[in-house]
Amino acid sequence: MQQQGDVLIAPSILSADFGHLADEIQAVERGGADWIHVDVMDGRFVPNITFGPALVEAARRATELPLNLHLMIVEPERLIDDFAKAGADHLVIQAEPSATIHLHRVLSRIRDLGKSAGVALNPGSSLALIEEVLHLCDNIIVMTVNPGFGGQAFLPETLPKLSRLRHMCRERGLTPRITVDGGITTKTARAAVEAGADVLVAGSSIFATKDYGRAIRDIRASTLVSA
Ligand SMILES: O=C(CO)[C@@H](O)[C@H](O)COP(=O)(O)O
Repeated sequence: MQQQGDVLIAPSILSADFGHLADEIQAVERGGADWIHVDVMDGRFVPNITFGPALVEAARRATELPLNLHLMIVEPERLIDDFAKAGADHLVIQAEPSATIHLHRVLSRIRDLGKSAGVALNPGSSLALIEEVLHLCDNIIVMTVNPGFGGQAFLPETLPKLSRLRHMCRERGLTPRITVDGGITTKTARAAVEAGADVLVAGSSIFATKDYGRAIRDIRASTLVSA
């Protein structure tokens, strides 16, 4: 059972107004965000193209909150040093071999850079992909939509994988953050937390509202079990 404050909320700036990015980041920070989630897309691993290191540098100047970078890119090894230098705190790479052949090496490199290392799993990807690198992960993102776009519907079939991941970590005495990403709203957050998530990435359910602080509070409150 979650207590108030246990769950971290990471607004995804993919749904922010790019014309006023610094203001948007500062508004969610004032609203109680714990991390800022930055979706890096290269038009290859996913169909969409978003942010590069220059934008991460700008985000870094706007906030002191941890920047959680989700690299939905092919060959992240080419860019992790640049993103680390730009001010990322967490670097999360995709676990699928179509992203990198060298999962173990890249995660180790991220830790050598002094950053928090993580992997993300697409809805169609098995936990088997990360079994051998679990000990190198500070953060694991279980994608609850297919990556590439904000505003998609939560896929409930991802919940059993989330529970199995939580169980696998517990069995091995590992305590990475377990993040869910995609379709998180006041209606879906609780099921994700009950299945084992402790970080909730939310884009449209925060940035499409007028009061970001209220949206963040409502999502957090929706995860609590009422007496
Ligand atoms: O990585 C992604 C999409 O690929 C997410 O981080 C989205 O940005 C989440 O947006 P919502 O589903 O919450 O609108």
